[in-house]
Amino acid sequence: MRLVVTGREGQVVSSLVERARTHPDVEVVTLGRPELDLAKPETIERALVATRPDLVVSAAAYTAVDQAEDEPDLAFAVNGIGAGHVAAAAARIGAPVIHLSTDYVFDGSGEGAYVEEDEPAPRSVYGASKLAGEQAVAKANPRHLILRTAWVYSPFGRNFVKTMLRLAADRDELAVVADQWGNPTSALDIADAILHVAAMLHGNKDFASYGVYHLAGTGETNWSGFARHILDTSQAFGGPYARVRDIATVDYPTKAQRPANSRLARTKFTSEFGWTAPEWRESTKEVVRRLLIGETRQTLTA
Ligand SMILES: NC(=O)C1=CN([C@@H]2O[C@H](COP(=O)(O)OP(=O)(O)OC[C@H]3O[C@@H](n4cnc5c(N)ncnc54)[C@H](OP(=O)(O)O)[C@@H]3O)[C@@H](O)[C@H]2O)C=CC1
Ligand SMILES: Cc1cn([C@H]2C[C@H](O)[C@@H](COP(=O)(O)OP(=O)(O)O[C@H]3O[C@@H](C)C(=O)[C@@H](O)[C@H]3O)O2)c(=O)[nH]c1=O
Ligand SMILES: [Mg+2]
Repeated sequence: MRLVVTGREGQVVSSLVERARTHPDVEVVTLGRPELDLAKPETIERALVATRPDLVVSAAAYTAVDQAEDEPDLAFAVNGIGAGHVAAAAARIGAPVIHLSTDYVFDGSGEGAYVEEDEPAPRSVYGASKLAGEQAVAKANPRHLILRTAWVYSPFGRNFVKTMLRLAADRDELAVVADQWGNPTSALDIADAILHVAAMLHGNKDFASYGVYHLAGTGETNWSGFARHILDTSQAFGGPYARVRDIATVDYPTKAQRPANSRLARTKFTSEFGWTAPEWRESTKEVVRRLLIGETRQTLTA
């Protein structure tokens, strides 16, 4: 099966490339700029057709949450219109699309974990542009799986785990918000989940489980709890350490508003596909370990 993934160096695309190495029947082709530029609709169909995918994974996105507040047109072009063109091209090729979306489509005012049927109401440009993408994908290709995930980290790209390790190298104490709750999710686990679902989808004309799913790490925490676990783990491995001080969102002003509670209920994905992500602490430990060993150490300072 040939899986074509949008993006080149992103966390999910890099994780898929790595994880597919243990699946001899799966070939992962990465497709990004300049051949496929989500901000340039005219590049999308041509680039995708040329790679002859059995399945398209739409993992590329404009992910700079604060910067998006200043560049709404670009964020919507990439995450909304661009994502729609990817799904439309897949439909014309006859391929299903697995599209990634975000917990930031919710406003965070809810009490428990969000289920797929809950009404999205994004508070940020990034969240609104990703919601526009969900709608465009669903309209363009009936054979879609929209996987909303959250708080993604990995040995690759930019993420909160790397930020905490980098800051801890220079400081004794980090102030981190303790009133935003969610589910840290390893991109390596997302890759495993995608490969699991891809195997169920491939060549299965009767596949009837298209739609929206929440896919995130098991368990929940706030950013401060996440930071504390990252730094305790780092200390145990002999890496950088800093104390973590709980602060409130009002004490850490950012351009974009983030949801206070964006916990995702993962039961639909588990019951439909028989796959559950590992506990977030376990997956975080593995990524911290990898970041601290030689192979990727230099990326902490990049
Ligand atoms: N990061 C997170 O915390 C979360 C992410 N998500 C969603 O999951 C998906 C994957 O995220 P993640 O892997 O973290 O993303 P990254 O920020 O790590 O990577 C973004 C990817 O998008 C590519 N890209 C950006 N702009 C364009 C463009 N105009 N044309 C083509 N490619 C482009 C980048 O290309 P290049 O490789 O060339 O730089 C990169 O490969 C996204 O849809 C994101 O919205 C959902 C929830 C949380
Ligand atoms: C670096 C830092 C951040 N924070 C806060 C700011 C923010 O509320 C929270 C997380 O900060 P970040 O900017 O790293 O995370 P953010 O960019 O908001 O992460 C989001 O990215 C997009 C792409 C998604 O889809 C979301 O699921 C989510 O992962 O932590 C602190 O309190 N102290 C700090 O030192
Ligand atoms: Mg950020």
